[in-house]
Amino acid sequence: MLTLDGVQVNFGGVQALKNASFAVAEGESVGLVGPNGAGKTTLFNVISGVIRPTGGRLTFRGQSLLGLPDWKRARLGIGRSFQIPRPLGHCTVRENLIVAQRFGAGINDPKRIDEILDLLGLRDKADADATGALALTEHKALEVGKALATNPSLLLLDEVLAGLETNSKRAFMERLGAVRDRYRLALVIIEHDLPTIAALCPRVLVLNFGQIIADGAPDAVFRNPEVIRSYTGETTL
Ligand SMILES: Nc1ncnc2c1ncn2[C@@H]1O[C@H](COP(=O)(O)OP(=O)(O)OP(=O)(O)O)[C@@H](O)[C@H]1O
Repeated sequence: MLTLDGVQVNFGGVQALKNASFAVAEGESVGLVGPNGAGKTTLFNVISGVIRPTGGRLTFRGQSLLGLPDWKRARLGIGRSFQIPRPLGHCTVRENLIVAQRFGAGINDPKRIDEILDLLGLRDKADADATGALALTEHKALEVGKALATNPSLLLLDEVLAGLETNSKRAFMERLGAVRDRYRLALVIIEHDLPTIAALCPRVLVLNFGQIIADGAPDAVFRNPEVIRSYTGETTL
């Protein structure tokens, strides 16, 4: 579905991504982990069209993504959330979803918006102000909802569970699993909590200093000495 081949991103002297190559299959769930500054968000930015890579190739369902603006990528089926939720001000939760649907899918489908509100536990907040009246979990649910409203087949989630306490995190994770199954999504999720990743994703990619240093099943990846070293500086936990 999604293929990256030798993708590079340089910011001046900083190599944020070095020769990143991997593929994501239809319906696959992949956890993306790595220490702060490893290049995870940069990878999402390259895939979703926020920044241009300095080198390499990207394709989605066989079509090159290079040169395509973000909205065209959204129309192809690439949806994403942002690390810092930025709902439209002076708009309700429902209006935020409607705008995202128009932008990403080019349609107006109130039934799907209602379904997203239900799946994400936001039905009661549909008419609430999206900037003022929401709890942290609801802000995060709205961020996922905006990405879902674009009608994606590949969903990129950037730390949507960060900052939630354990019970909310578990409940949110279950909602994400239900959403993924309902829409048969491929999912790439950036997340620091390893048990969460392992519960949602049978495959994990690890980035360190812009390079993919491991790719495989969670158990094997989290025992990999290079991965442990990248997080702790030690070779054993
Ligand atoms: N717009 C930019 N201009 C210059 N340098 C940047 C820019 N965006 C990212 N970087 C640098 O690229 C590297 C990768 O950053 P990135 O945000 O992708 O890491 P990350 O793995 O998402 O980190 P975190 O877990 O802290 O969000 C870092 O060294 C960062 O400082």
